[in-house]
Amino acid sequence: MTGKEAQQPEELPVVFVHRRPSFILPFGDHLRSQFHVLDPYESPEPYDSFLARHAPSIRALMTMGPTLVSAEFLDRLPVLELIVATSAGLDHIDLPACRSRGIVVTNASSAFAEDAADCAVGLLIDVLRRISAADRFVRGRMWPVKETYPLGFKLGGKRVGIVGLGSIGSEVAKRLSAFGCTIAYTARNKKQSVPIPFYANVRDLAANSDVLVLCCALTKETYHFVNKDVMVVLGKEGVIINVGRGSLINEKELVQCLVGGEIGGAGLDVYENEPNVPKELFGLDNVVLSPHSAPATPESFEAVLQLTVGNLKAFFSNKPLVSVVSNE
Ligand SMILES: O=CC(=O)O
Repeated sequence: MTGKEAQQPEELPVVFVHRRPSFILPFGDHLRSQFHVLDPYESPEPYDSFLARHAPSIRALMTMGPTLVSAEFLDRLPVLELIVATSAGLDHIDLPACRSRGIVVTNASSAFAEDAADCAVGLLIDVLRRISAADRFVRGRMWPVKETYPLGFKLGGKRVGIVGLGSIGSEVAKRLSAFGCTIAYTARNKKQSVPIPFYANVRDLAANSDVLVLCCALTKETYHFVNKDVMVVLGKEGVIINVGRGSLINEKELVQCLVGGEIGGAGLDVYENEPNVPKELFGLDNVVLSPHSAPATPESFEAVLQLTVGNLKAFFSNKPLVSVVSNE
């Protein structure tokens, strides 16, 4: 045994695990071997007194999935310096409150990027080539009855507009270029080092694309920024893929546009009111639905574990963090 392994949990750096009661910590053992993990749902003590008793020692917090980190919650942690998020999106965290307190936030989008991008591409191919609908056709014994199945659309040659060229969007771009698509993007800022055509806003991007792939953060600026106007300019054969957040799209208008044939199809992993999905979508064969599972693989969870532990270790040894989010 090394000296380190012999340390008692109380001697290890304290990490508070912030989670919903039903959200089980998938990598607890690994975390416990290196940190003194405080998980209020593992203690018989009531949540509030557990939190109040430990608050003076909580400098680092790990927030699991979409567990809300509100300004009120942050007020209960007066010495908090670091929030390590296990998610790519940070819309559940009050970033302005963190900023005003000087609390640093890290995310996990680089760990999820490849799997989320694979899923985005999978949804797109599925919508264009009607794979899920074809599966239903065969299983429903329709093949002997109808003999022919509607044609799909070719992926190669499509003009794909990527909304948000961060780690996930960049992986989508890489994959769809290899399929022979032409790529353009919009983002908060033009990336000087990226040779991909840039549009200053999502409407202009849509007007010049056959497909929009949403991989950006949900913020005040991006809330509902894909609205009916954007969908109409995308066009009747246009396809929207969303692996970002449901509220990037005005979902009511999306449903209207899909039902009314104003756009050609959609592949959705995220929704405005999860786990509720508009029932109008269930009968549409040009829509493919998945349950907010785009980045969920054992491989990406392992990568998240490495990333979060890397951030925590760096913090406690005063080294640069691995995936700090710019919070300006
Ligand atoms: O949606 C998943 C995430 O933000 O990690």
